[in-house]
Amino acid sequence: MHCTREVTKDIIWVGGNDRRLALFENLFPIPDGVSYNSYVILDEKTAVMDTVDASITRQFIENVEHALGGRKLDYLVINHMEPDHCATIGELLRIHPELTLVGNEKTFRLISQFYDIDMEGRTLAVKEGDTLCLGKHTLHFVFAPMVHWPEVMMAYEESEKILFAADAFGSFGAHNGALFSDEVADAKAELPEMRRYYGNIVGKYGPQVQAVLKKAAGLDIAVICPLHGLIWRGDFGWVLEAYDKWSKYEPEEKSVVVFYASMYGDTQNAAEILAGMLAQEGVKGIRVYDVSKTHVSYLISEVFRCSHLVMAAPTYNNGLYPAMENLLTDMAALNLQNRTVGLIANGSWAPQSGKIMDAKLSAMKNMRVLDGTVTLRSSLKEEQTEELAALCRQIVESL
Ligand SMILES: Cc1cc2nc3c(=O)[nH]c(=O)nc-3n(C[C@H](O)[C@H](O)[C@H](O)COP(=O)(O)O)c2cc1C
Repeated sequence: MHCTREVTKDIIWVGGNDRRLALFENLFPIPDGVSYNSYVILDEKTAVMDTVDASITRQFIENVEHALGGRKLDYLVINHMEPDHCATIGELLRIHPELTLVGNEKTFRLISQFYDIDMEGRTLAVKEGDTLCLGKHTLHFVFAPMVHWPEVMMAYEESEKILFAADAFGSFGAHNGALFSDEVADAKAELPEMRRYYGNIVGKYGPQVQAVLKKAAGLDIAVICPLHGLIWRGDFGWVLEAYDKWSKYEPEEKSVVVFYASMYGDTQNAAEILAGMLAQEGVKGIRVYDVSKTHVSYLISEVFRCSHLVMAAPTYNNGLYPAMENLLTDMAALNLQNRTVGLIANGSWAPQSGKIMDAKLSAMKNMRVLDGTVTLRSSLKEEQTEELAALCRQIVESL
């Protein structure tokens, strides 16, 4: 049975949800599942805007066929060639051999790399600024290279002011009945999962996101249709503002996130005491994480949120405790920058973790490591609490 929704009278959502998948990209936990959005445009010509992941092929095909109501399919517009959005191209072509694939040069190269599809005479290559007229609806192609793949483009439909935004403005999480941002009780409750999606998947490409935001600023957008998550309708200015901040690597909040690694609890103890001191000084929004326990994708999201970080870790085999090393490696890979960091190190015979964390952070752009790393020799002693208090003061003064 089909499960579709009208975005407008002529534009039908034909996507679906997957709540069984544990790890998105076999990497990121998705406790609330994930949605794959796809859209049919009905006009003198018909078009499907991207397809979906293989896991929901059956639902997708039923949805598309219902939306088309027996009409032939003229175009499949491929804004993004990642397999979670293009796995069903072959299936659509088998059912609608007459359809034309709309993409750019890079799109078609990727199709032939992933699949054995005979594209001879079945493609329409578009360039930046090209249009495709479907009747009353006209698609304007806006290229978004490396947001977050090289072939990515967006399509702006001028008559209904709809931006088909590829992976931009998307989120983890399956739909809970509500498809539109104005159908949920509090759309801003989506922010943490949007940030985790952005930070981990698109976060490395801040300058490219800035470039596309500048192009989008010139468009009159009433609705944003991303490939994952809610369709943005009504008051979504805050989504654009969040994207603007994240892509400039500006923190969302003047606040502190405390990351600690600990085997026997002593590094944790110092981190908890510092977090308490910060709260006592009036710092709001503090969150404390055990980096061994919380998946790194959530930690990355918190780095995007906070202006200040505390990183506390023991020395391990003359190196840095692996879970903290993993977080720092991910931060560097995602191009994270512009944060202020306080450090707590630990070691029972030759503490190295402070030096290593400092070096890794200093290799990133505009990371200010505060003086006065607190170095424990196994556990925090009464006489060292003043060092922690001094680190707390430095953090508060620089907030
Ligand atoms: C496998 C292993 C390797 C370690 N390597 C070092 C080391 O190279 N240098 C050092 O000073 N301490 C080393 N330590 C000791 C811990 O860093 C130290 O006991 C620390 O206080 C543990 O902090 P925690 O209580 O937060 O777990 C090592 C501990 C383990 C289990």
